[in-house]
Amino acid sequence: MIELDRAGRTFKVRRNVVHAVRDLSFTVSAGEFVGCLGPNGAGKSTTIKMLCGILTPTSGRVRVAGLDPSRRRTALARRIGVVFGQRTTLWWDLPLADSFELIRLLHKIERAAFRARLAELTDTLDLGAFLRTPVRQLSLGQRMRGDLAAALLHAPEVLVLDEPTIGLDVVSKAGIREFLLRVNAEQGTTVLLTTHDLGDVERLCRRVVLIDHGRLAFDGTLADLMATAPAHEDIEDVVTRLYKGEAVLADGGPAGADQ
Ligand SMILES: Nc1ncnc2c1ncn2[C@@H]1O[C@H](COP(=O)(O)OP(=O)(O)OP(=O)(O)O)[C@@H](O)[C@H]1O
Repeated sequence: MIELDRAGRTFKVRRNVVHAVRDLSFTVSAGEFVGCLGPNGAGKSTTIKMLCGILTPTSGRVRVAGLDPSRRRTALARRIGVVFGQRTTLWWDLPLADSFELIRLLHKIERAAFRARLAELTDTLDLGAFLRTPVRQLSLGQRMRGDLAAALLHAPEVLVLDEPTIGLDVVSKAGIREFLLRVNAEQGTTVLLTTHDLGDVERLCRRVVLIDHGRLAFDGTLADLMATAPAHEDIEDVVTRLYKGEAVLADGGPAGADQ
């Protein structure tokens, strides 16, 4: 469902070239729920932007649902849902319900199917009380639930989430995690999630890919990742050592090597 084959993305900053992502290869199969980890500046958001077609790779190949994201943005928009936790995709001054109606028109969702889907999302995300509230008046947790509903209204096969639980309280986080598990389990939606919240990873992701300095530093199950560490270490200890380049990788090399 998601394929990166030696994907790379550089940015020119004055006279320098920043290698945000280099030679990144991994695939995500249909129905998987994969967590994408990496320290600040590792290249996670750049990767997600390449998957959504917002950025074109400067090398290698990216495919989502068989499509080249940057060339087939319109076709891809029907197959993918995207949430950027730090930025809303909703219309700031419009009530949530009006944003949803605009999304219906953009995706040309048939009215009856839209009504059924919206009723289901309103119920599972508990949106009923603030459907008529302008987005700018929503709390962060309410807005995030609205963004999730917006990303899923057209029933996409793939959901890409960039820090969807950032800034949320424990109860809101738990609600969103439970919702994401249901979407993945009941509808078979493929999910790729980036997060700095290791609780998200522990509760949601069977598999983890770790990006460091734009490269793949680990790809395996969460159990494999934990198996690289002494038994007394928890996920925070393991990931801290990986981010510091101290841990041993699945392929036997030190993290951050070959920079
Ligand atoms: N538009 C841009 N122009 C120049 N450099 C950029 C641009 N976007 C990202 N970068 C650089 O690319 C690298 C990767 O950034 P990216 O935002 O992908 O990291 P990230 O893993 O998402 O980080 P964080 O966890 O802090 O959100 C960083 O060094 C960043 O400064």
